[in-house]
Amino acid sequence: MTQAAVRVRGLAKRYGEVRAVDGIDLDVHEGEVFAVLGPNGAGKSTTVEILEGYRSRDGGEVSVLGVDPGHATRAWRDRIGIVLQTAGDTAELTVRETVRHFAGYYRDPRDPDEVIAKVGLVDKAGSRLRKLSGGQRRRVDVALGVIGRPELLFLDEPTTGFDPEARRQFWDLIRDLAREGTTIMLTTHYLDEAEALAGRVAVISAGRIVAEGDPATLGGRAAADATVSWHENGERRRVATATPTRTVLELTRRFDGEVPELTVTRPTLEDVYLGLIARPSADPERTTR
Ligand SMILES: Nc1ncnc2c1ncn2[C@@H]1O[C@H](COP(=O)(O)OP(=O)(O)OP(=O)(O)O)[C@@H](O)[C@H]1O
Repeated sequence: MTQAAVRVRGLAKRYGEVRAVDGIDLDVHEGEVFAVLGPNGAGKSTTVEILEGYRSRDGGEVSVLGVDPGHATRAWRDRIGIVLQTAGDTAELTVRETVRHFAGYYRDPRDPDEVIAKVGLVDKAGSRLRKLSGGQRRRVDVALGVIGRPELLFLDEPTTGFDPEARRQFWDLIRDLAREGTTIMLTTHYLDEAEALAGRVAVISAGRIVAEGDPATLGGRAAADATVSWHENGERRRVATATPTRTVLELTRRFDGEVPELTVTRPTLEDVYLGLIARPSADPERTTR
């Protein structure tokens, strides 16, 4: 993990008075799964669309697979896969026809039937897109994103609308792609998804990165106090402690065995995330004067 697939320095984008992206630096290494988290309107899509070459920027340096996306070429586009939030308008084509059709755009596509199997749509390969459920349509989007054998795959909120089983299957698919060496950058609102898939995450709030790192340790999470909780005298008792093992040992001794309804928890990624993005909703610094 030495080479940067994506390198961003001082990225800025304004829409009129709104600073949608306000000086972002980030590196995504080759072969890693990198998640971008942030509340609605934080600037995630704007950032990712600039990296994809679909939006211009006002400032900063951007390199994606060694190329400035502001000067995208066809050859560069072939190396990138994009899974957008909504599918294209091929509603009357079947899943197989759609995937085959898109395969035709690339020099060295994956086998369409293999891709259909990978996204779990073998049973629906002959169905027209308009007859698919929302989650099944999303899987078609993913199939189209990976059909060109991309080196770098952008996924924008990939599992919105998936049922829990479909999400797990999708996660397996992403892990497979990562194992094969695909670099993956995804935006998501699901903290468990970021934790399950990403080696590193960046939290964007109001156009800036407010934290970045391993989801297990983000925001000092791993070093934070644990909460030991148990049931005693008809009520739930809780203790925040840096030494939960000692607390549990003391409780075990006191109860002379099993401690009723014992739990030991640390702050979840969601707890840390909500703390990071908590700031006044009207941020006067964000708009230009
Ligand atoms: N085309 C546009 N014209 C004007 N303002 C825009 C445009 N696109 C985005 N914005 C504004 O820029 C800010 C960032 O939007 P962006 O879509 O990047 O956020 P996001 O983090 O992707 O949000 P979400 O989670 O809701 O998808 C918001 O305040 C939004 O209203």
